[in-house]
Amino acid sequence: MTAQTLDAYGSEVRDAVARTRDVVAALHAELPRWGLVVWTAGNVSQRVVVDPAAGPGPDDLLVIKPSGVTYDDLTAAAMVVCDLDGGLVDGEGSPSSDTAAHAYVYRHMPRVGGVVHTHSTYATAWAARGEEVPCVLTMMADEFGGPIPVGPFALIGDDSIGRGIVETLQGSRSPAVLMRNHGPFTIGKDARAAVKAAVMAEEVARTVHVARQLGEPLAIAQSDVDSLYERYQNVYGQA
Ligand SMILES: O=C(CO)[C@@H](O)[C@@H](O)COP(=O)(O)O
Repeated sequence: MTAQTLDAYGSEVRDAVARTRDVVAALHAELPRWGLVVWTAGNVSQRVVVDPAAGPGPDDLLVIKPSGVTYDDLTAAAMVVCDLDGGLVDGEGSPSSDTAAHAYVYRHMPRVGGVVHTHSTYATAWAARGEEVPCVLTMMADEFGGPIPVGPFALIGDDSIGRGIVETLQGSRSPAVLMRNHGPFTIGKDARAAVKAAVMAEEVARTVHVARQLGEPLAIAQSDVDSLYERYQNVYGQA
């Protein structure tokens, strides 16, 4: 499909794109703030639903950072807009080198509104070993509903990474996947939820690593994991 330009869309979509550029630019600043990336590594995207009445679909757009641009320069105006085939719709510069992976997730997981990729140290160390982070903390039960799974090794440049993310997360409650030898990708209802999942994935990867240095961490009974997950996902937070 040949990518349209933003001129092909109505004012409501163009306004939604402008708002999403502001959101995605601000959330990129959270990655270095939480120590999840160095230099230009990592990326954040958010879906733009072009027909809210119909809901999320294959004709949606995504907003993501331009490739290789340092975080200090990631302004709202610098964000690029792509269709879900990865075609550039609006913006200067080349879209993130992970755009194909983000786009694949949006095409195959309509409930996903945000995708994040980092190379955060502890989560990436677990990815280097191809080992899932076991669910031995109540914080893991809360946020991930179980272990953080490992996805397959996949080269960048086509749908391989995106396919590995989807195949791994379709059957999991986890919003995070450790792509083997690469690093974490996270999903959420929006980009902010995906950034939170990236922050929490790094936190629990670090804690479980430290626990492992002291001995074998103790598993949590599945019934307790389920109970904790249901509470946190449906009750926790401001009333
Ligand atoms: O991990 C990869 C590619 O998969 C890095 O290059 C990525 O973190 C940053 O690339 P971009 O600057 O988004 O193109």
